[in-house]
Amino acid sequence: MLQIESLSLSYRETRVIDDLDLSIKRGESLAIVGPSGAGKSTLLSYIYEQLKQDAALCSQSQGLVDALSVFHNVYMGALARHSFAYNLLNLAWPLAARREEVAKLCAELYLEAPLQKPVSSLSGGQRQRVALARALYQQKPSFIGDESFSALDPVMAQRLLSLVKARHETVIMVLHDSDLALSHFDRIIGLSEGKLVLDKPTCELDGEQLACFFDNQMATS
Ligand SMILES: Nc1ncnc2c1ncn2[C@@H]1O[C@H](COP(=O)(O)OP(=O)(O)OP(=O)(O)O)[C@@H](O)[C@H]1O
Repeated sequence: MLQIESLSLSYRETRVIDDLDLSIKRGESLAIVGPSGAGKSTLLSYIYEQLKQDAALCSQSQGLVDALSVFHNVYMGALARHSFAYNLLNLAWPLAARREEVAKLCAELYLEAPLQKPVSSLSGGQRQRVALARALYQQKPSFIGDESFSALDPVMAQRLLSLVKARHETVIMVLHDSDLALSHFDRIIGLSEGKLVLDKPTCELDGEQLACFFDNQMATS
């Protein structure tokens, strides 16, 4: 699905990803872990650029439009699936079928906020679920997420990750939660200072190894 060879990425003169090789297979669930500043988001953005035809991105910055409602923000996930005129109509006077679709999706994400509520008035966890709903509403085969559950409690994060996995063939996510990585992903890769220092099937890893990794003590695997 994606073959990356000798990838180096820089911001101005600062190298952030350094000579990285990585292959990702269709159908995989891949967690990207590592300390803050290791280059995880930079690598994830690169991966999304390569796969964006078939992938929905749920980024750390979310990109929600604060002044618009929950419905409008979620509906934006479907813009590419419909004509300009149809989208314009739906954004001005949402059709009952689309409202029901968005309401059903929000309910599946345990998002209780009224659809007409502006996202500016939502909590951090609710905003994160609106961003997640918008990504799911794209209905793409692959999901690419950057700490998509960071504002949610562990039980909610587990539930929503299960839902994301049930709806996508391939899932690639940056995670800061080792339990989530171990319980829901086939493979875990770890970055440290822009280098790939871990790449193993989850079944070959345990919590202690990953805890060391998150504590930034792990040597090259
Ligand atoms: N737009 C940018 N311009 C300049 N430097 C950047 C930019 N974005 C990120 N960086 C730098 O690149 C490095 C890697 O950042 P990146 O966000 O990829 O790391 P990360 O592992 O995702 O970190 P975190 O877990 O804190 O989100 C950091 O040193 C960061 O300061």
